Amino acid sequence: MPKFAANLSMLFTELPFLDRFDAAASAGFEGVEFLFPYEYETDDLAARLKANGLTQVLFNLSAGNWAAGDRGIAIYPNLTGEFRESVQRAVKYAKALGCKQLHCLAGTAPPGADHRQMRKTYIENLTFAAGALADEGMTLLIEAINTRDVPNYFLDSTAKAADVIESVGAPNLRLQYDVYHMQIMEGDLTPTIDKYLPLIGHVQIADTPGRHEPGTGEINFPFVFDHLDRIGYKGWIGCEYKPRSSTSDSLQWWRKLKAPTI
Ligand SMILES: O=C(O)C(=O)[C@H](O)CO
Ligand SMILES: [Mg+2]
Repeated sequence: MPKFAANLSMLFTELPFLDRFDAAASAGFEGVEFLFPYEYETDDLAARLKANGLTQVLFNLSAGNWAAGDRGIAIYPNLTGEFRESVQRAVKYAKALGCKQLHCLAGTAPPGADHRQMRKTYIENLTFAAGALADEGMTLLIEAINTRDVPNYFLDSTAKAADVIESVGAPNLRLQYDVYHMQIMEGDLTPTIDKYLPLIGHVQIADTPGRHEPGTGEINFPFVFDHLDRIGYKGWIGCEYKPRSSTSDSLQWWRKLKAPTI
């Protein structure tokens, strides 16, 4: 069975953020991920991880003004200084939390934007970030995101992500393959995973339509999970979905997977 991490930005939102660590551990998770740690003290986060024996699997570099709709700053030529600062801050948090993977969001490119210039900036920023993370034994991840939920997101296909990874050429830059986003944009999930397996550092899941738990939509998750085992995927799977009702109800698929007789 693959290793599953609870995404604390989406699961257990019935509770204050710091209490979600305890809830994830009580539900049987051994790893957690979330969007951003920056409004919390590293000591408070580290204490929750330690008290619950949890691994911090992943979080994101700052991505601009999230509430205002920003989804990354890595492609903007006028924000390279801010980008570099965000890398230093993320590495500081990751070291304190023992976190080995950081996701870098790209940003959105409105119609008429200079895509060529943005790609150049993106490559330069990723090269800088991958270098800074390599010094700490950490991996940088990039994720293709569906443009229905995030219109104009710069990185919107697995092939484009693979091309960017090749252009940067850093061994610690890898792909975050989000099954939800890629079912919307591409389908053909397991052959795509097979093709890009050597690049995949992290997987995330949600069903579609709705971005709810496995079993609520069109994706055959038992098949996908078995497939990941069969082909020897050793990374984590982040449960990045919005529970259709309560988090506890939404975890029925997970209880079944752990104890198939339930
Ligand atoms: O939205 C997602 O799928 C993510 O994984 C990011 O953390 C936020 O873009
Ligand atoms: Mg994702």
